[in-house]
Amino acid sequence: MEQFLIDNTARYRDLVSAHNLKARTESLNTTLDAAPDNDITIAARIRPLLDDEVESGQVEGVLLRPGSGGTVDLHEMRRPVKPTAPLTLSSSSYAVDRVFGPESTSDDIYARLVRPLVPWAWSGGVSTLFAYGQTGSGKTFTVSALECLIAQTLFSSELEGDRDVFISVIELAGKSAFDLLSSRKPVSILEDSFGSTHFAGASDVRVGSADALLAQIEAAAAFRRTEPTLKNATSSRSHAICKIRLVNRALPQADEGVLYLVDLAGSEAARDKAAHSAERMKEAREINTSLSVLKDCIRGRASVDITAPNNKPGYVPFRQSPLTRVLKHVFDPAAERACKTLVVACINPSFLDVGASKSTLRYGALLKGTPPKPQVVKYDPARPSSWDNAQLRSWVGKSSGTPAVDAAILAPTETGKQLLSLPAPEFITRCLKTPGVSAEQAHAFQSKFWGMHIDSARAVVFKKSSGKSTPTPNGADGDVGADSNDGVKAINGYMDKLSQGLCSADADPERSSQPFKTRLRPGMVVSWSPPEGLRGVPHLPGRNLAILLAPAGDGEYTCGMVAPAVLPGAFEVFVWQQFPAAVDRMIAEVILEYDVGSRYYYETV
Ligand SMILES: Nc1ncnc2c1ncn2[C@@H]1O[C@H](COP(=O)(O)OP(=O)(O)OP(=O)(O)O)[C@@H](O)[C@H]1O
Repeated sequence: MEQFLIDNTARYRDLVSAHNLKARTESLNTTLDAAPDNDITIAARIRPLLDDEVESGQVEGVLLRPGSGGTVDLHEMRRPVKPTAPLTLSSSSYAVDRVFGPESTSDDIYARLVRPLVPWAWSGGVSTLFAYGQTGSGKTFTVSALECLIAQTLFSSELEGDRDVFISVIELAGKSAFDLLSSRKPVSILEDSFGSTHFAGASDVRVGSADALLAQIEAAAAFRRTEPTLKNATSSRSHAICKIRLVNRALPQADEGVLYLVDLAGSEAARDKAAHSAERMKEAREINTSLSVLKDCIRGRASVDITAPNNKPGYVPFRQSPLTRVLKHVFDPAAERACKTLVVACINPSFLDVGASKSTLRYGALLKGTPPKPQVVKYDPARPSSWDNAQLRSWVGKSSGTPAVDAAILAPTETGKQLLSLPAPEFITRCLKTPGVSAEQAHAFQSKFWGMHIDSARAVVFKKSSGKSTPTPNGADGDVGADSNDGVKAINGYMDKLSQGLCSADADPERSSQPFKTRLRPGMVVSWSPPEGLRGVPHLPGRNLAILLAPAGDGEYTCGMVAPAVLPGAFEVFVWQQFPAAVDRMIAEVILEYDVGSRYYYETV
């Protein structure tokens, strides 16, 4: 077919010119210029034909419709069944928010669409830029250029105030994640009790200038896995995710801003994979699997019925791949943090690749649907994560027992959500600073606070799923008691069905017959025997659990703490409380399963 197209280039060009003439005279299906305050903006970038493509006789088959700004026309030549029949053109078009043609520069894209993402993250929002498309379509070219421009803006005088800037860069390949700022050390993708995703065990490097930020990005690029494909001699065979955190030191209660810059691995058409080795085929399969979960999430998000009563949630399967777990905030209809996202669909213009370009644009157009608005977090006296500092302090004063815990010591600046994120020992230590408060009172108060959080999280899930009224959670000032009413039983039944979430078991069940020490991996939970009295190493009465985060050399793993939670049989994972654990001291694997309702982990067999 390729040779047939190249042999008929002149005819193809004539047919495309005739189509363009017709399109120009018809009323154009123009699209609105992307408004800077769109939550999701979909752009397409059509790169120029490369020299070798021109030399091999390829011509452009994917074109920005003249005068439209946001419509792309794609033309495929049909080979007639009867040899004497004339050649015909099959044309299709897709509309996105804005299309950048081959003559546009990365500066144009930055000025029009990327610039608003930076102040958004600077002021505490979540901004995401991701580029997707076929291998060799210009994703790395585009993301790298935009990263340079973003770095310059972050350290320019354009943005008011000071922020501490931290960067992590990870690579996702199959089900594994690697730290590109630390020689590809394995890392884990974990979700905290608020549903936010963390790169556990990844370097988080503070940078003080645009040059330092770019030096980290360049260092990370050197560790990224590349292989030649038919379309690109240095194709990225993994997804690269650069996370820039912006911390406002002057306003500690403010959410930190986050910028995600994502360069996805390119998809390959079946015919381009024909000569691959078994290993390359496996890698291509893994890339295609994660991209297809991404597509399912895009579809799921597009199907969320925001007009339905009770805001019926759509099914967005973001737990099915590490990539979509990281990008969860982009698709999650229940997201509470406002996010701005720019998706750049990268397009190879060659008439030989129209099929792949069509598929890229189809998914871009799908994402363009009206996005569900983030849920506005309104004050709810039964929901601690909705409280500001004044509301939290007032509750602490009324509900912490006698003597009342000094709220100014417990939560000098924190919001309810921030206090919930505080490790339990720190919470207790702060309570004990109030004269007369006993350890028992401090523990009971911490349990009460967490109990309210869990009750409110269950109630929110129940309300969203059933559309029924919420069973009364434990009152703001009431005792935290056992769940006993029918409504709560109904929630529990519902939660059982829903608990298809995360599990620490190895994805490959065959491996479970091997001794556990031969298959240690990040994300595995183990029971272990901590050495007595070593600083920084937790030692709980009874059984001690740890989650493996990354190998630390010398027969040790960097681990995160796993501690019993306030509910019986439940565990919490504190990935930020890290310590080294010797493999020799590990006793057995423990399989924990995540429960979406309580947001705790439970042991399973
Ligand atoms: N807008 C552009 N202008 C000029 N050259 C470009 C442009 N976009 C991409 N290229 C060139 O095209 C080639 C492929 O680009 P790039 O490596 O960015 O593709 P990719 O989509 O990241 O591929 P893969 O998925 O295989 O990693 C490179 O040689 C790059 O320099």
